Amino acid sequence: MLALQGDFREHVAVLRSLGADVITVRCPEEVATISGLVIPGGESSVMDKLARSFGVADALKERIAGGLPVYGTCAGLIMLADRIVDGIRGQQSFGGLDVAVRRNAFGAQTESFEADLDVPVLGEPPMHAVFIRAPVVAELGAKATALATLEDGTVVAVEQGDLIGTSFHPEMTADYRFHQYFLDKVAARSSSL
Ligand SMILES: NC(=O)CC[C@H](N)C(=O)O
Repeated sequence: MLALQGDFREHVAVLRSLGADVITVRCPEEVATISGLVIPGGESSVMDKLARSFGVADALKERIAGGLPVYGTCAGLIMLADRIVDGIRGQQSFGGLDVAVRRNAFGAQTESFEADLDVPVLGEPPMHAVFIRAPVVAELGAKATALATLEDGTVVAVEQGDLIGTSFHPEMTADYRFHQYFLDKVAARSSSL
C-alpha cells in the first residue's frame, strides 16, 4: 500500500479484510519487497512530489515497468497514467497505463457524485461508485481496455495487463470486488513466477 498521502488507511483495512498480507510503502527498500501495490486517492500532485523526494518514484517506475500488479484509485489512477492532461506544472506520474487522464474532470469538490456502473469483469450487481474530484480517462491508448464507463461513454475504469485504475473510490463503499480482482491478479502473478 503506497502510504505517502491520501486515504491509504481505508484501503489497508479493506485489503486486510480480504485476507491480504499488507505493508505500507514509503521508501525504496519497501518497494523491493512487494508483490503488488495499491495507490490511494488523495492529491496526485502532492503524491508525486513526496514520491520523488522520498526516492520511491524511480523504484516504483522500474517495478511497474517490470510487471508489478498495481491498482490505482482516483489520484492513484492519475499516478498510473502515462499522460496527464491539466496536471500542475511539472507534475509527473509513475506511468504504466497507456491512457491520458484529465484531473478534476467534473469540477470542484461540490461536483462530487455517485453512480451505479456496469462492470462486466465483475459481473452483477452494478458497482455503486463514489466520485470525489475525480479524474477521467480522456484518451484510451491502444494497450489499455475500458472496464466501465458512465452513461455518456466517459471511461472511469481501465485495465492493462496487471494494472487497474478507477476514477472512483471502492474503499468508501462496502463493495470490494475491485480489490478482490486486484488481489487475484497478484496471486496469479506470484504463482506464475
Ligand atoms: N479523490 C481524489 O483522489 C481526487 C484526485 C485529485 N483531484 C487529484 O488530482 O489528485
